[in-house]
Amino acid sequence: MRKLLVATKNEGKAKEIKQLIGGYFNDVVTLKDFDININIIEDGSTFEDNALKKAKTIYTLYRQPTLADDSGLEVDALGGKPGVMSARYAGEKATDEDRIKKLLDELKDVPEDKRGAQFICVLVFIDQQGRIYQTKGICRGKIALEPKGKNGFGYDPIFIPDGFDKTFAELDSQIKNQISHRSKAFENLKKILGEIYNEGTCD
Ligand SMILES: O=P(O)(O)OP(=O)(O)OP(=O)(O)OC[C@H]1O[C@@H](n2cnc3c(O)ncnc32)[C@H](O)[C@@H]1O
Ligand SMILES: [Mg+2]
Repeated sequence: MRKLLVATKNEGKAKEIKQLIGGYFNDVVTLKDFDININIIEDGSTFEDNALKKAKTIYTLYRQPTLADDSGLEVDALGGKPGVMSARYAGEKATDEDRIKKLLDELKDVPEDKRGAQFICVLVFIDQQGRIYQTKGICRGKIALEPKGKNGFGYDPIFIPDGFDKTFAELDSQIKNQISHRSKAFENLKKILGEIYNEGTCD
């Protein structure tokens, strides 16, 4: 029995993590699943700092293998904003819709060819012994003129990945999972897990 604690409260993210992690763990539980009410303040200046803080906080409490994901959207025309502030971009209580609206408002005068952006995902994994591993994935694309689609979560309705003419929210989740920032970070993490667990999966 190998269990992984995932230090996230974001259900959309948790669903993708469960799809992407592969067979290394036979029990993958998130903060929502085991209903712990902990508020980790993400006050780091980088995705790496925040992912490390989330993973360390949960590992310190439970001493079990723990994974954290800190991610966000960097928009070229906004000098990389919202970046590490992606979750709090429109205030603490804002919804995904509020954040999307704010971003589209800020980009209203920016033409299509200047709407380049990238999603970033940093994963921090802490193994049973407390060793820390970190991987990163980037997905380039552009910000749509208006929200489209119902799949995914967060900023997906306004992000068109390079090579496609649909938003992540219009594309099938299987396609997002092949090309996303998160899937790239997981490709590297799975190489590390393969070494730690000697290629042994729990399937
Ligand atoms: O910290 P946890 O509890 O994991 O959940 P969170 O929603 O606060 O997540 P982050 O701190 O990593 O903030 C990331 C923000 O970027 C958004 N985001 C991250 N990955 C995304 C993706 O694949 N598609 C769309 N939006 C994404 C997400 O909805 C948040 O608003
Ligand atoms: Mg967060």
